[in-house]
Amino acid sequence: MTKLSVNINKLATLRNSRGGNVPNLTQSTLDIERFGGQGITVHPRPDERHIKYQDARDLKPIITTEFNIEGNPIPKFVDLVLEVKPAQVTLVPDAVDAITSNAGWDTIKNQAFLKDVITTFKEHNIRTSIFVDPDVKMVEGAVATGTDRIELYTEAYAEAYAAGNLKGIDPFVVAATKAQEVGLGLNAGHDLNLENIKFFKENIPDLLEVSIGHALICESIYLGLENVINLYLHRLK
Ligand SMILES: CC(=O)[C@@H](O)[C@H](O)COP(=O)(O)O
Ligand SMILES: NCC(=O)COP(=O)(O)O
Repeated sequence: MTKLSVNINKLATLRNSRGGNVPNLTQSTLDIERFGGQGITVHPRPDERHIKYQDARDLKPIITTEFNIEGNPIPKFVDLVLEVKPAQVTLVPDAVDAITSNAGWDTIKNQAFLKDVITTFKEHNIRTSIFVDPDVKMVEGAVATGTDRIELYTEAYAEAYAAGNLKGIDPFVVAATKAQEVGLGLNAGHDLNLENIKFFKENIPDLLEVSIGHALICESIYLGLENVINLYLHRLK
């Protein structure tokens, strides 16, 4: 089974654009879960322009599905995760000025650093995942960090699929097969949408979870949040 974790960063961005509390993230989170969402993902960035650190604190007590916090493990982020204790933390090597995530970890160059933070999170019973490009060497490097899972960075797949190039899935199949071989759990995310998710799911073995935000919220403007969540769940069966 592939779980759908809904990334609510975009709802926070909309709320922040006016100040105030509309849309109300607590209510949206409860609704997403009621509509069938199997997890909630937030990705606080150092400038908090999308989701805020305090949102993660506020949401923890009301989330009854799986809470996933993503981000670059700078000290402030590590402290937040240890305080909130989500089910899963996903480490993403974000540059401070990046509009959105735009690369996976170099798990070889950053091995010692990743191993260190992963050990800390695991000591607190928080499942770990690291965001990586679909590159066998990066998957192999991830094993040595002790992480439970990897999250494949799917932007390249999404771009290729949109251009009609179905071969764009190939590196993801190779990386997923390697993850399976070395015993890493597999998540995926970034720019997945209602168009490209089915082909991805059909071709990637043992896909445990996808986190989807930008497209899901955009699609909901036209189709409604409940309907969109159900369309994803159907495609992920
Ligand atoms: C890690 C990742 O793939 C991102 O897509 C991210 O979680 C989205 O965050 P923003 O909505 O802040 O761009
Ligand atoms: N980890 C990816 C994620 O949470 C959502 O990415 P996107 O769908 O907003 O591109």
